[in-house]
Amino acid sequence: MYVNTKDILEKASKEYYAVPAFNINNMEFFHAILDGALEKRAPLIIETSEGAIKYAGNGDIFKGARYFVELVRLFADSVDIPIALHLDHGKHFEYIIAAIKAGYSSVMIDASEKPFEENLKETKEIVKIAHAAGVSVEAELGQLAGVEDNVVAAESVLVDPEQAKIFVEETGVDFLAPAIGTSHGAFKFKGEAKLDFERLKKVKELTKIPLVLHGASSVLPEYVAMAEEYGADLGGAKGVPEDQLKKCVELGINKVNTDTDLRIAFIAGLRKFLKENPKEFDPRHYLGAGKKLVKEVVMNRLEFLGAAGKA
Ligand SMILES: O=C(COP(=O)(O)O)N(O)CCCCOP(=O)(O)O
Ligand SMILES: [Ca+2]
Ligand code: NA
Ligand SMILES: [Zn+2]
Repeated sequence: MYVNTKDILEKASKEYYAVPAFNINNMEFFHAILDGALEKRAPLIIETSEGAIKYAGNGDIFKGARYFVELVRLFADSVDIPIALHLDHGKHFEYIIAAIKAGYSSVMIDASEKPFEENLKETKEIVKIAHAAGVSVEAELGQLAGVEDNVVAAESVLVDPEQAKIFVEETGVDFLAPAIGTSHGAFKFKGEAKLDFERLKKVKELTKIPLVLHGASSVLPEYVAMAEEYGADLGGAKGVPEDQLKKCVELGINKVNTDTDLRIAFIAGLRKFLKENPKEFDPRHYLGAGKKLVKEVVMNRLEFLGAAGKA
């Protein structure tokens, strides 16, 4: 059934497990993720970036938002696991409104690159609009290093737990993404992964709401190796080790944004298939090879984050 993201996350927050939020840009990734969640009897959060909406709508953001709502609801309304659709990294008002208008379960207003007062003001405005439409809201405090919306932040700016308390009280936001040292993409750390667990613990104690970890892909070595064996160049790729993710869940993370791990699994399966099947040109077969590995990664992540069996 199609649900509000807040319902999935409040249950996870109470019971201290996490639900991965999987990004999609097309139908194939959605099918692979859905199959994995059904097999694991897990709640499912599907999320799309602004870029995904533009891509699916072939340039028209209202069509793109509607495409994803129709695609997800078509299946969500006929299965017995809870499924929510979330706008990831909403930075532009028109995308946030398009998502609310189309029927998304929740939206992220990401004004975390702006000064605190501005982030607070913008988030408050979106919470007012979204709540009036029965849509829940995610916001972010602090900055992830690396490229985000082509803002290359050299260093992460970590969340200030005292600010987080004020922010949540003043905005009424439903779930919060505190920056604790992760970054998007496949090249997260130069040396060892370093997350600020102390900071995370304080944010949970002070805000007591569901928390979101961005940049949470683990960049699984076996899939990186397979992709490279068949011609990919992913040298230096490094993600968040799964034991550190588990620690984040113990400290109160309830939504774990996962995009890169699915992209790497898909390209590994696709490259292998193309190399081994030079005569094949049916898209259902070669895209199907990518889908198969995406489903594997989805099932593994649902299992170790504790979402399996929680539907
Ligand atoms: O936090 C995450 C996932 O981080 P990950 O890279 O560790 O999977 N996300 O929020 C996913 C970011 C998706 C970016 O989409 P575009 O390329 O369309 O802008
Ligand atoms: Ca941000
Ligand atoms: Na998000
Ligand atoms: Zn993110």
